[in-house]
Amino acid sequence: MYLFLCGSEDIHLYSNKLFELDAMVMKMVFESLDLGPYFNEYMELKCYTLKLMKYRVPKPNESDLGLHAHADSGIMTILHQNDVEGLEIQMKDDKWFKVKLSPHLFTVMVAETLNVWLNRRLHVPYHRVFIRENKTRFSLGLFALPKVGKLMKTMEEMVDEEHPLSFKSFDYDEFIKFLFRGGQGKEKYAVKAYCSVLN
Ligand SMILES: O=C(O)CCC(=O)C(=O)O
Ligand SMILES: [Fe+2]
Repeated sequence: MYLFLCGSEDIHLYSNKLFELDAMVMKMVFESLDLGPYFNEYMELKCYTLKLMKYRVPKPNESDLGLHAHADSGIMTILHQNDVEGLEIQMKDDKWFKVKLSPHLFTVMVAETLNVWLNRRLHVPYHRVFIRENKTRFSLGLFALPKVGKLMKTMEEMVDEEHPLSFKSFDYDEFIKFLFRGGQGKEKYAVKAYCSVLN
């Protein structure tokens, strides 16, 4: 499959497939943690941004780092690179994994707010992009984000003696403003800097 989105109908069909994938993975995550009954309620807290990203070839005096290492702040991200590779993801053992180029491959990553809901049950991967080919790189991302005005809080079912509450409840828009003000500082995860119960 080669990805050619020609008009609004293509984009509609394609983004519907991505929404289905997002829902499928969310369902798997919720069911694996015995949270199946809450799936619909939590899907209702989400909205989506579909983004096409363009990375130009670095000039000879520029770094080949196209996007610095970061964790996404929303709920879940689905990425697809079509023609030029470059995405790297940091695994739990800190090793960087280069995502292979394949028209059939979609990378699904947990973002920080999902891990607030789940009281840190999942790994939120750092990821980055290198541009090592002499070609402009395009990637497509579906970003599942919290809806405006909804309070983000840890699910009670995820808190027990073994997993004490890690985060205070927060408003996502205020969290984003905090990020823009540089509030994360040197903390690896922004939610830890923003709403850890230890702060
Ligand atoms: O272009 C990519 O493959 C990664 C993009 C990304 O991580 C982001 O926009 O948050
Ligand atoms: Fe990202």
